[in-house]
Amino acid sequence: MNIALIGYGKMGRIIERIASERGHQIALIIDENNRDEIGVDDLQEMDVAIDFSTPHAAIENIELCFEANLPLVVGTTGWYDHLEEIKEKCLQGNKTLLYGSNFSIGVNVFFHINKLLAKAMNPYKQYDVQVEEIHHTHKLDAPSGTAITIAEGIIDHIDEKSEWVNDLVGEGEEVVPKKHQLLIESHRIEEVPGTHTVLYSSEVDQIEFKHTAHSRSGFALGAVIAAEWLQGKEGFYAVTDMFDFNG
Ligand SMILES: NC(=O)C1=CN([C@@H]2O[C@H](COP(=O)(O)OP(=O)(O)OC[C@H]3O[C@@H](n4cnc5c(N)ncnc54)[C@H](O)[C@@H]3O)[C@@H](O)[C@H]2O)C=CC1
Ligand SMILES: O=C(O)C1=N[C@H](C(=O)O)C[C@H](O)C1
Repeated sequence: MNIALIGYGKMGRIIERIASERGHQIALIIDENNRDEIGVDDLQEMDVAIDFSTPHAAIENIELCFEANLPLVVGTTGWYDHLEEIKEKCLQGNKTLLYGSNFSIGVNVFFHINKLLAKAMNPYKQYDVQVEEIHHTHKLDAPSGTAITIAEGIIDHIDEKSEWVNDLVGEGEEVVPKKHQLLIESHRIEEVPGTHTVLYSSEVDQIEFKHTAHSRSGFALGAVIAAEWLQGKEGFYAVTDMFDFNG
């Protein structure tokens, strides 16, 4: 595939390596230094775009790819307030987009088990649930996109929780959640690639369900596999559509 890489930072550089190892060409690199010079014509020879840029830049990048009729994989997080509007544009215009808060296989298994665990815990009201995420200090968004996906999986199955609330520890006043609110506690520590934990706590015990990324390679490999999976497809997809854990 001819890949247009949008965002050439920590993730973009690893995706470049893994895509080349899998026999693809990085035919165009777009980042903040040349973004203003890139137009629809520059994307004509591409098979797919992969966007790992910034929460602020993602929407304009998606719209550029839609205009160029170029399928794209969006790994960037922090833009999900616009998800419904982008989904509608994608479907109405017969465009192709796959997005995901986390492309690693381990986290996608985690998303699946998280829902099963929430279903199992729902009758046991003596347990309160919270989500914790730890990331590097360069991260622009909080909570992480992965933590939001985890929280949504819990809210769908735990009757007592109807919305999530974020506490970025060390920033502003401590957030004390109301009973119907699911707390997502965010920590920013040096170079941590991404750690997510779900905790169910009662007076007598605690269940901890945790995923620790050792590096960014799992995210990058998943994004390249997603771009391969998207070839020949049309429509709006989530990364979870690539997995069948019931088969
Ligand atoms: N879905 C997943 O599996 C993962 C998602 N991410 C997300 O990916 C995004 C990028 O992460 P990193 O690579 O760590 O960030 P980074 O800060 O290292 O790189 C961001 C890149 O975006 C570029 N950029 C800035 N404005 C741009 C614009 N208007 N158009 C194109 N490029 C632009 C910058 O030049 C830079 O190269 C973040 O939102 C992060 O949360 C990160 C890891 C895994
Ligand atoms: O910014 C990061 O680094 C990561 N972002 C994604 C997120 O917001 O969930 C995925 C991963 O945890 C790393």
